[in-house]
Parts: sequence; structure tokens; C-alpha cells
Amino acid sequence: MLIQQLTTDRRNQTRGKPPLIIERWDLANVSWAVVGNNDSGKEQLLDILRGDLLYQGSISGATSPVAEVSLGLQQRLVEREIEQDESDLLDEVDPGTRVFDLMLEAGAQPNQVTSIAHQLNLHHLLEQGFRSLSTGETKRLLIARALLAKPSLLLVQDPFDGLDQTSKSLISNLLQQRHADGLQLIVLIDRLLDVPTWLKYGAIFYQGRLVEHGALPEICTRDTWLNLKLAEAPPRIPLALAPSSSLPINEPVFEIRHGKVSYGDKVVFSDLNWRIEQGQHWRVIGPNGSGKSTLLKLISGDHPQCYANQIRQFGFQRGSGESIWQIKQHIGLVSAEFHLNYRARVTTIAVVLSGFFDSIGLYQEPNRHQINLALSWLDWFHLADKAQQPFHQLSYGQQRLVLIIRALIKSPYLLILDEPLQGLDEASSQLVLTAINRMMAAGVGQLLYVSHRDEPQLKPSCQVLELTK
Ligand SMILES: Nc1ncnc2c1ncn2[C@@H]1O[C@H](COP(=O)(O)OP(=O)(O)OP(=O)(O)O)[C@@H](O)[C@H]1O
Repeated sequence: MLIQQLTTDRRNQTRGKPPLIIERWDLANVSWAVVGNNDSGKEQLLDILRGDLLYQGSISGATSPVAEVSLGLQQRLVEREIEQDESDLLDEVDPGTRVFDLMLEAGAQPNQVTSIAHQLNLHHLLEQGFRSLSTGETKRLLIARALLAKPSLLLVQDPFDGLDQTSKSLISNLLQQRHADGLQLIVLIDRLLDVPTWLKYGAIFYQGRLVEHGALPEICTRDTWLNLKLAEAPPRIPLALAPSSSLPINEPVFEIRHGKVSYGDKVVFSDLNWRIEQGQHWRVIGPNGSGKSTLLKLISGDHPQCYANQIRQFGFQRGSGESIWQIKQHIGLVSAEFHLNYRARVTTIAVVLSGFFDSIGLYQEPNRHQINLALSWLDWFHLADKAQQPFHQLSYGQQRLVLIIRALIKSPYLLILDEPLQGLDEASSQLVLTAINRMMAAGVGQLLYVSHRDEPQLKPSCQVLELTK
């Protein structure tokens, strides 16, 4: 395949970074696991193999045509959906392009769409809009779409992130099968535990350069691989003043009675009774599509059906005249949807500071204390040098880290983290978990955590709410 090469140290325009250095890499028409910390160059590699970015050095042995499954592609699809949004015309939330049409777009015949939809457990979602899909459903759709394009080379970023156990096995078996049938795969992995054991070759990127490549069993023993797990956490976390509990005794932080969310005939959950007492931490678990994010959106006030439910939170009966800001001021939130919707073109530090004002973008003047706190948090996460950089030029994992800082910075009463570690490397994940542990140990806020991973390093003792399908 034709890949543009660069011999001089010209800065490329698309990501505002120096070109990736790959001295000599023969992909040899075989499949590879590619690892490296956030900002090591893995995302640039995707652009390069797609033919959209210059690099320095030589790559050979990549087949074509190329298809891709990545957070960047998801972001581009979301942007397109937002441009086509017809909510104003329809006077209701536009669910986006039909799943069936998105699959046809890949150049497939209707019978091929139906067949892969069955394989990937998407058949019941074919009439649904793209923007209404859950995280796991979206991941399965992107994989189906990529395979329908009949690529010779498939670039996949974190294929198992956000998937429940059943979907993980489904996707792993399918990719392994296609690999055995001759599809070349480049699988980019952030968490080392996710590297598929059936891949034979591995490559490591570090600070914008390919530093190791070869047989995977051998690559896994190299110091550069082992060092990917290391995170150095500075001793003290920079806390804002701890929120004092102003709730009367026995007043729940959140309570829902006979909760129900449905879309036409589709009931996501019903008769849900749940109460978060003061001082409690919770994990919400359940398979993809069981309604975890929906429930969290009822709490954060981002779901239109929150007023159709009997909800009491932070001392308010919902729908009794309270404003959304009276709810949001107590909450720090991170989710995949929130990340996709944070589209304001501002600097990294402005994103962090926007956490004080619950805004997307920064429209109020922060005070000196807030600015210092933002800088301390960025420093704590080793991102101080990114403070003045445009947020959207950071790697996806770094963006996620910045949004986590945005949620932590005001020491919220309720910290809602919905798959917060998506796209984060091993070291950054450890840092985030350390920060949460320390905040909760200091009695700052209560945690509401959603993840398909167990995360044994998460220390707060959590009650568990399990949703089923
Ligand atoms: N407008 C809509 N019409 C029909 N179904 C919808 C709509 N919006 C959401 N859904 C469905 O609601 C279900 C619950 O979605 P939700 O995102 O809450 O699941 P989840 O448990 O968080 O899943 P995941 O683990 O994949 O993130 C999904 O099956 C989704 O397709």
C-alpha cells in the first residue's frame, strides 16, 4: 500500500505533533498487537496506516483496503450525526441514522447486513438510531460495519473496552476467525491484560517512536513492556474544600421508587427501587444494554424521563421546581457520552476549570485559587505541560484523563464514573484509581462507579446494584 513518507523533521498539521518515528518495520502481511502509553504514538499510527498522516522512516507489508474501528472514527460518526440532527424539525430527540443504514453504507448487501447483525447480536437493534445505542452496542456496530467493508487490513483500537463478558468472547472469537481466514489485524491496546493471546507479533511505541517489535511472547518480557505498567503518583492529591454534608439525617443522596425507562414498547428497566444513603459508595453492574448509563443519566438530570419518575435527590423531589444546576452542582461526572459531547474548542486547562461551573467550555472567569487547583491536578496527573494545548489535540486517553480531573476538581458530593478508564493506558488507570481511593478515604464525596472490569485496585467498599436484561 502507498504510505506517504517523510525524511525531514517537518511537523505534521493534523495532530500538531512531530512525525512518528518508525525506523524500519516490516508488517510482513501478518497481524500485530500494538501497545504503548497514551500519547506514545499509537493513534498517529492509525492515521498513518489509513494513509492520512506523514511519518518518518519506513513501513512495509501492510495490506489494503483498510477498515478501522477506533474512538476517533466513532467521534467522526457522532460529529456527522450532530450535523444531520433533525431534533428541531422533529420536536423530539433525533436518535440518528438507522443501524441498518449505517451497515449498508459500508457497501454491503442487505442479506450480508442481516447475517453479520445476527453474528454480532445486533439484529434486534437494526431499526434503532446510532445515537441511542449503548457503549457496547456501538462497539459491536463499528466492528460489524468495518467487516462489511471487506478489508484486507483491519485497524482496531481497544476492541474489548466497554464490552460485557459475552460480547468480549463474541468479538474475540470473530476476530480470531477472520484472522485465521487471512484478514490482517493491527490491534491497538491500552490495557495490557486485553492483548489477545492468539496474536503472534507485538510492537511497542514510546514517546513518538517504535521502540520494539517482534514475536509477542518475547516482546512481553522486555523492560519497555513491563515499564508500561508503572505509574508514579505524587504523595498528596490536590483537594478543593471537602463538601460538607448539608443533608438532614435520613435524607437519601438519591432515591428512585418504581423507576421505569422505556422507548415505545422497549422497556429498559421497570419497578426499580434504589436508595443511595449518605456515606455509601455503589457499583452498578450488568450486561451491555441493561440500562446502567440510562440510570446514571436519571441521576445527573440528563435523561428526559427523569421527571416521569419518582426521584428524590440532594433534598429535592425532582420536578418540584428545582433547577438542573441545583442538581449538577453536587455531581462530578465522566462517561463515554459526555466525552463525545465535550466539543468546545478550548485549552486543556479551560476544560478542567469548566468543572467548577458545570459547563462545556469556559464562560466564567475562574479565580486564582481555582486556577492553581487546576494546575496542581494537571501536575498530579503528569499533564502540566498540556495545560495550554488545545484539548482536542490531545490523544483520546489524555482527553479522558482531563475530563476525569474536571470531575474531581470541585470535590463533588457524588462522583459518577461510567467506564471512566476507557482509552486510558495502564499507568494512567492506576493514577485515576489512586486518586479516587485517596479522595474517598479522605471522606470527600461518594462514588458511583460503572465498569465491566473488576478493578481490584479500586478500594472504597461498594454496595452493588445489578441490572439485568
Ligand atoms: N431512543 C431509544 N430508543 C430505543 N432504545 C434506546 C433508546 N435510547 C437508548 N436505548 C436502549 O436502552 C438500552 C440501555 O442503554 P444504556 O446505555 O443505559 O445501557 P448500558 O447498560 O449502559 O450498556 P453498556 O454496558 O453497553 O454501556 C440499550 O439497549 C439502548 O439501545
